[in-house]
Amino acid sequence: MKNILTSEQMREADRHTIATEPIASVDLMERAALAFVKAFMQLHRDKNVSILICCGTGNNGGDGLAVARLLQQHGYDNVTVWIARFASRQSTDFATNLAKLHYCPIPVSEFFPSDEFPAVTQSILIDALLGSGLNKLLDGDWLRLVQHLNAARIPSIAVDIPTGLPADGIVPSTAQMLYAREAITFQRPKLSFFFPESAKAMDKFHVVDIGLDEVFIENLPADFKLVEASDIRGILRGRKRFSHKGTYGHALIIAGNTHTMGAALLCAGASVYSGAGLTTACIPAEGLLALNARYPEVMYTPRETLAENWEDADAVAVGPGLGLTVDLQHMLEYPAKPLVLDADALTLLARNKSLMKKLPPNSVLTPHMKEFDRLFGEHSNWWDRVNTARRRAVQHQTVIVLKNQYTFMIMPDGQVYINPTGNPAMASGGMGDVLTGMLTAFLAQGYPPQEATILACYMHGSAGDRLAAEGMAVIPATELIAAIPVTWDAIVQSNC
Ligand SMILES: NC(=O)C1=CN([C@@H]2O[C@H](COP(=O)(O)OP(=O)(O)OC[C@H]3O[C@@H](n4cnc5c(N)ncnc54)[C@H](OP(=O)(O)O)[C@@H]3O)[C@@H](O)[C@H]2O)[C@@H](O)CC1
Ligand SMILES: Nc1ncnc2c1ncn2[C@@H]1O[C@H](COP(=O)(O)OP(=O)(O)O)[C@@H](O)[C@H]1O
Ligand SMILES: [K+]
Repeated sequence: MKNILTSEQMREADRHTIATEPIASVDLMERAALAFVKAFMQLHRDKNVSILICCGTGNNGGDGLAVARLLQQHGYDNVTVWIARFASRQSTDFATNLAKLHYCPIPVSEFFPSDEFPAVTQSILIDALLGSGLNKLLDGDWLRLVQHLNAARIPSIAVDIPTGLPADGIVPSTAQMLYAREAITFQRPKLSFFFPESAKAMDKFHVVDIGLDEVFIENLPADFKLVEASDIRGILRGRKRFSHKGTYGHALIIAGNTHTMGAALLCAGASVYSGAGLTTACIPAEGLLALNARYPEVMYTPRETLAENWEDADAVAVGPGLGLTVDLQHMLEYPAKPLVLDADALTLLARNKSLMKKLPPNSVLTPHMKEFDRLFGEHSNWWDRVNTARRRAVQHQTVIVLKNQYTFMIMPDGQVYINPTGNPAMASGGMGDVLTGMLTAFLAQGYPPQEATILACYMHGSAGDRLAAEGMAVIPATELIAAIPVTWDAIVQSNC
């Protein structure tokens, strides 16, 4: 896991490193600029490309000036610098780097409030206007400049953060940003990079190490942690010698309806491929033929005999394609089992919120954004949504899996884990049903809910990434199921 820091914590890590390494702050800026330049050179190998570097007068701008000098030293001979002199203050390290730039053959233009901006004639823009110091929405001259640069429609590479995107907190829907093709960010991704609102600010981000004190960073109290492959290898257990199907638990999937039987099949199939020793699908009888044809490994039970099967189950999923006519309240009166509630079960919960009190502790809810808002109220931004999820997870002692490109996994203690795997090729119907089947299988195998959740989300996205890397621009949910076992093996075998 890696701590994701607030901008205030990042400044603390910055101050701590300066004081204890020790290193002068201008030298830390140099290190950050060099890390940026190395990453930039990987992205843009053509040294003849014309580059415009736009700098503010804070430390982000200071980084930009150092980047200009270093790029020139690395053979990029066509660099131009613009300085936005819209603020009365300039940082000390900015001033030091400006003085150093005077010895380089780099043209520098300065722009003051109300100045006209010339046409952008360069091919690449480096955005060093504002970074983590952003403290209000862009307006006035800043906004004018950002609009002018956006209108140039050349690829922009942001230093640390695209100008106008807050590092954390609410990203207002009215916020305007300097659109970056890529952001090269220092030490840690910023929290807002994981919110869908950041799509307005950038396509991609790369994280570069600038040598801040990692031990200090990891000891800071952080509400948000980013999951890594090594965490998954730490959690995953191998299949044991002399084990048999009884070793790996029994998953019960309560799902499916006339027009949505596929959801039940996908969920049950994902359970089989995720290693549950036995999987039983509790579906309407009309789905039996399809179930046997598609996944003969899965057993069937009619809704009428649910109670007996519930007794035998080690974990239960309720919801995919279920419809809204089942009696969820009645099911919640059966003995407590590790439980996953998804799709229609979440809608039933939203219709009768008093059922939240009946959920066994550590039940896992897997809403996408709309299901979440139906359950817990409308939200106009992801910062608020994630914070509501934290409060509700603590209040109801549940795990909430708030699904998206980066899925937020919120634990009953309020800790949030961010899943880094997955890609837009997975944005197709049935993907959530697969996740529910995977989660249930891991619960059935005895993984505690927190581990089962992290494992399922990571492996789900990782299977999608694997298929995308093999050339699948769109991934049907059935293909993802088939890729689970090899993804599992690849995670176990990999050492990265
Ligand atoms: N570990 C680290 O953290 C390291 C960080 N480094 C670099 O430092 C960057 C942060 O630098 P920074 O703190 O000087 O702030 P920056 O983003 O340049 O803004 C400058 C000033 O602009 C102002 N301002 C804000 N919003 C505004 C708005 N909407 N419209 C107009 N003005 C606005 C505000 O001034 P104020 O309004 O408070 O007077 C703010 O202070 C960081 O992103 C990274 O690139 C590395 O060098 C080394 C390691
Ligand atoms: N762009 C994306 N990047 C990564 N994962 C995605 C993306 N789009 C969808 N997914 C994943 O696919 C699943 C979709 O869930 P859901 O919306 O419930 O699907 P469905 O209801 O069709 O089964 C989630 O786990 C989500 O994280
Ligand atoms: K920037």
